[in-house]
Amino acid sequence: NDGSVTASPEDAYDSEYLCPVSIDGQTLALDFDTGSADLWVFSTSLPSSEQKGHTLFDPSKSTNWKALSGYKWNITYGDGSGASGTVGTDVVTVGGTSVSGQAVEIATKVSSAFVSDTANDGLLGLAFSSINTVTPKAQHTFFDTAKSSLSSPVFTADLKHRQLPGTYDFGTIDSSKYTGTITYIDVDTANGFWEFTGSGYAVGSGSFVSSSIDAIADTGTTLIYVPDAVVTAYYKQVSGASYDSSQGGYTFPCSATLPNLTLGIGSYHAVVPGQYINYSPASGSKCFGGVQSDSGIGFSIYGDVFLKSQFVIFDGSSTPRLGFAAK
Ligand SMILES: Cc1cc(CN)n(C)n1
Repeated sequence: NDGSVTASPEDAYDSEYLCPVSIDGQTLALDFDTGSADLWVFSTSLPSSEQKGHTLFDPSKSTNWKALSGYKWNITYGDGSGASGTVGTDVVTVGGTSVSGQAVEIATKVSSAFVSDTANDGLLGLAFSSINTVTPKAQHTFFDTAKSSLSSPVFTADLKHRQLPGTYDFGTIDSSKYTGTITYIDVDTANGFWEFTGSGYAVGSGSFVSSSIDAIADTGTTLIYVPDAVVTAYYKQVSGASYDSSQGGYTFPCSATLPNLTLGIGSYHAVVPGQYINYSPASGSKCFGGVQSDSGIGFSIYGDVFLKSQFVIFDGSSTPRLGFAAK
């Protein structure tokens, strides 16, 4: 049973996108994250100091809840945030797609970043189930659980720029949501991510530089993190741009005109509009860039600043692949 769900930007800068998910009739706003594989929720089992402002899942009010005795989970994300807790299964519905027996991870501890992010009631992981953190047995993602009931084993992301709702679709590729053709690229699932090799980049109207970029498509990461060669070439074209260690990244005068960034996916040139790269005010009249260095991460991350410029197909067939199209 295919489904479609609204992805609403959490704030004025599209720092994350939240989607309504019903767990046995209790609806929470979850951050769909193609960079992780745990479905976890704020719950009544959290200390009251950590519950404030969030919608809580209460398993005691769910008739379909089945606790998994002795099962635990513990996750840390690339930004240092994290959470942990216990596990059960329940009926989970996303748009028109409903599955039973879905592992739902109940938070008994969450880090301060989650406590203060009051619009966010948890995450729904859409990476590969191989990186699910539940012990003693890893659990399936919602997509893996739903896959066999979908018309096609795919989901798509159509995220929007600045305050517009987008959609995640499960089971179908809606041809009204993109223009031109879809370019597919192979995915290496060894690390559990939607990981692929980009073919290069161009800055503004500059010539395309062919270079292999090991990257993941990650809806749960806000910005684009790419090799220093790309970052340097990009901000060289932005007058007044510089690396500001106090801000932890490149900033520039908010009045600057930002060039587009083209990222190669095979022979397809995906264009990120310059305006998308003026991410948010930093301090004073300086703004923070949506393109930053991937140094220390181990791979590049094509996060929301990139993904919202494209229509993206996450194809979970026996040979997983990613599809990209303009829109
Ligand atoms: C909560 C969260 C999720 C992600 C991306 N996978 N990050 C960087 N932080």
